[in-house]
Amino acid sequence: MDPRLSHDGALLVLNSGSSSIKFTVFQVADAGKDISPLFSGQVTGIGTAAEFSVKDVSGVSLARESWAERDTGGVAPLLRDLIAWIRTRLPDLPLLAAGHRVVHGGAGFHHPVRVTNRVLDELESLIPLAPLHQPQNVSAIRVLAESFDGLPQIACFDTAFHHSQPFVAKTYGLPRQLSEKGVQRYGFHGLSYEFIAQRLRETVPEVAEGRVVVAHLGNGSSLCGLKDGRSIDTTMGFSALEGVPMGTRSGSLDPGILIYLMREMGMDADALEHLLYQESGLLGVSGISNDMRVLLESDRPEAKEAVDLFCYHVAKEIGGLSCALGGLDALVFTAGIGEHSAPVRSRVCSYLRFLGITLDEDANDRGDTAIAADGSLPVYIIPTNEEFMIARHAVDLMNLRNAA
Ligand SMILES: Nc1ncnc2c1ncn2[C@@H]1O[C@H](COP(=O)(O)OP(=O)(O)O)[C@@H](O)[C@H]1O
Ligand SMILES: CC(=O)OP(=O)(O)O
Ligand SMILES: [Mg+2]
Repeated sequence: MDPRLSHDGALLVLNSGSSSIKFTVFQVADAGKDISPLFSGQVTGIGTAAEFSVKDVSGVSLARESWAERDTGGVAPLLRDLIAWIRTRLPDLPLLAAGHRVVHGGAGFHHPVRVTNRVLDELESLIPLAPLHQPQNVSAIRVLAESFDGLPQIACFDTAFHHSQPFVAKTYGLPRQLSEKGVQRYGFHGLSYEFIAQRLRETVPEVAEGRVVVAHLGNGSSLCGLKDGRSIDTTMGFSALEGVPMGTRSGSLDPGILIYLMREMGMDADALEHLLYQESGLLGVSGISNDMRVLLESDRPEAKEAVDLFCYHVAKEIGGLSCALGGLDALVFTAGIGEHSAPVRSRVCSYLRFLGITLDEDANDRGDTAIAADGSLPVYIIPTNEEFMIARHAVDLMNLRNAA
């Protein structure tokens, strides 16, 4: 075993998405039992006008710069600059490992895995299944390997948490040969759901054992039905397109639309991919923005229609997942929109009275942790922390916890 594993050290976690790279540097102490964040940051707006910012644990800004001028050639040069910056700020501790969020683990990866050349090739082969995310995830691993020769890197998968789902949740109504070749529902945002399930277990164990729907509403949005902390069903499927309409992604469609667009409008696979991943969802319906904040502030009817469409579909999925769970004991909102948008939570919950949900609108406006009215099923706002979950997995995999 690597002799450094029994020592305190630093751990770098990278969460590279379609238009952002989030990162946290953790200090790992007490042979891995103690994982505490030192500083976190992000490069946002990649592809339009990248901006770099970092804060320490108490929220004090360590850096805030426009990286728009560097944002010319994809994510790899930005990753190099980011890693160079992090290198200068690493604490006086050995860098033990890096953990990555990798969006698609395909049919093969159900657990975090240490990255080898063979693993990297397999992750690359999954790019067609997650074209908005997987190239960035692979790029992050490659760039880090260039900068820190021999550094252990651990890939943690968004799909892995959903592996326990039953056949009926995982399977499309397609010929069996296709399912057997991997055309099945995988689900995403698994690291986020796993974090929420753990947080519920720590804070409200009696709820955590029950039937809970978690609404992870961000730029990418999905919902998950948890029973006793395990994923029973989720709204994203084979790719991160299925389910509710998102910032720029369509959500579920009648597949007949794709045949129509190909035959009658001459669209090929690349054109369809661009339409469904980049030009649809809140942006496509509103014609204004993919950002929920902008839409909520706009007084244009198209903005209101886009927000209404989003809330309607989120509520409908909560109904569907409650059916999959055989009832509902609690609802959780998380991620950018779920954590920060009181109007969206309020609109979604206005559809859910039949399930026994009524919000305390003052608590909702304040963004309290518990926002249900008296007599309602519990409704919580729980900030997600995919980076912490990745750190936990990376440390567990490196066997740091037991190395004492
Ligand atoms: N105060 C807010 N009100 C409404 N929406 C917000 C607010 N803050 C953030 N958001 C939304 O959250 C989104 C980002 O969520 P996040 O979970 O960070 O997304 P992702 O990880 O998918 O990039 C933004 O695009 C924005 O629409
Ligand atoms: C899978 C997915 O949609 O991820 P994100 O929310 O980071 O876009
Ligand atoms: Mg996200």
